[in-house]
Amino acid sequence: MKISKREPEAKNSAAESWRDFPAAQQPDWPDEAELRAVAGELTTAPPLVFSAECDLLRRRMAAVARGEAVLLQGGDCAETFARTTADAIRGKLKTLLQMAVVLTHATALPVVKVGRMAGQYAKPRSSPEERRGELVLPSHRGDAVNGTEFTAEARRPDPKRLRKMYESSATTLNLIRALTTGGFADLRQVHAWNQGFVADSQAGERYERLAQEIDRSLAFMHACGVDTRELGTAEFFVSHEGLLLDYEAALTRTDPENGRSYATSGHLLWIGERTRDLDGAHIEYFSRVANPIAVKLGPTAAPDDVMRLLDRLDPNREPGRLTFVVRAGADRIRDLLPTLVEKVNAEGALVCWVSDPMHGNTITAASGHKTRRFDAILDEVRGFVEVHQALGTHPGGIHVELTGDDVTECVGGGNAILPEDLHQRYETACDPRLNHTQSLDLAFLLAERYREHPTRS
Ligand SMILES: O=C[C@H](O)[C@H](O)COP(=O)(O)O
Ligand SMILES: C=C(OP(=O)(O)O)C(=O)O
Ligand SMILES: [Mn+2]
Repeated sequence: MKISKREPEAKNSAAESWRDFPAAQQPDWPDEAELRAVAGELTTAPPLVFSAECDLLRRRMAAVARGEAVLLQGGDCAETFARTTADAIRGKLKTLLQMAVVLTHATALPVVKVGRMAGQYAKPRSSPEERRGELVLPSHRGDAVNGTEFTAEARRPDPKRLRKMYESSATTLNLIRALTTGGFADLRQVHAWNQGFVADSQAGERYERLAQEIDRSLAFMHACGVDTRELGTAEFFVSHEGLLLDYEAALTRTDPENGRSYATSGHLLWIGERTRDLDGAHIEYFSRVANPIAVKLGPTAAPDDVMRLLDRLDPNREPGRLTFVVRAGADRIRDLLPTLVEKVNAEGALVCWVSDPMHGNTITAASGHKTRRFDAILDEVRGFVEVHQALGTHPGGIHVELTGDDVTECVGGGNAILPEDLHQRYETACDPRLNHTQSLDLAFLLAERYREHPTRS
């Protein structure tokens, strides 16, 4: 994208029009002038992603909508500045690449790989405040806004953090681009992605067997004269919740070729369950940018509201533009999803349907830790696939919170983590994530579901 000298944005532009609408879940920035100054700096910063990459992802998502590809989207609930390290980034990437191999092998469909990475620094919260004893302070809203430490100083929203969010996103994206194009993501490295992870995990062993099978297939193709060097790079996109509209607006750019506005902070942005109000600022902003976008749908999403979201966000009915990420909870998904899918189908719209099996299944353990049961996560995914199978529609993929680290945040899985283990490595800055083994377990179990009910004949 060519960047020309910026004129002040018009009132009715994508970068400005949302200001006339109520914006939910925005920090109470104590110093408006400081916010304006940082946002001003960001309006002249280079874009993190390019419009052509966003268009490419929109085409990939169109394949998901048509049932010709599967989406794998995952990463931390909340990225942190402290964990913007090579190890942490590589660990998440390796985990996603491994999961993608498992899913590709099972479905024989391309897997569109999208990290919750390089921008996932802001969090909506159930409560604006947190109380500890007598002391009440603003809730932690992600590293983009304030610190986790429970002091008035740390919890004060600081606009300089938006600048740091941009820099950490750029650092992360730089490493992702290097790793995915520089040989690390080469399919001929399929064994290497398992290294550094828990050696004795059943999922790891199962993965190793699959990797051997892939090796043999590659050797066979090579022997037949196929140039397997083509498999040397992986296509990988980044995504985050488009929550902080001052930040997103500051990074909005117009493509001089096609005249459309793009959020250039990430390829795909989603609108959260708490900010999808039809009359709110988030829907206004996202209706005006051309990126592929997603909307979370929780158990209270009314079918009529979903249809209105479709009209606002995808008025041209462009496959790949809109993804509905359903996070109803394991006990609700089978009841709620059919009506939503049927209504959208009756409208003749082609959207991507994706399951987020995490956010409807959060519980508090006796120890006080926020956690999720692996079985509930799996059950929601199963319900999601069953509903689509019954309706003859495509279960487009999954959106999960995970890390490559060996954390103990969700209970269950192959190497069963017990509620009493949670304290051992509970490191999330917000919601509990699947660890590496649990992530692979989920990929294998989802692969089985897809194999039982192939989408394409
Ligand atoms: O990630 C999602 C939300 O930000 C998170 O679930 C909110 O958590 P809270 O209920 O602790 O505020
Ligand atoms: C905030 C999140 O989810 P939801 O909006 O679905 O609650 C999230 O994905 O971290
Ligand atoms: Mn979360």
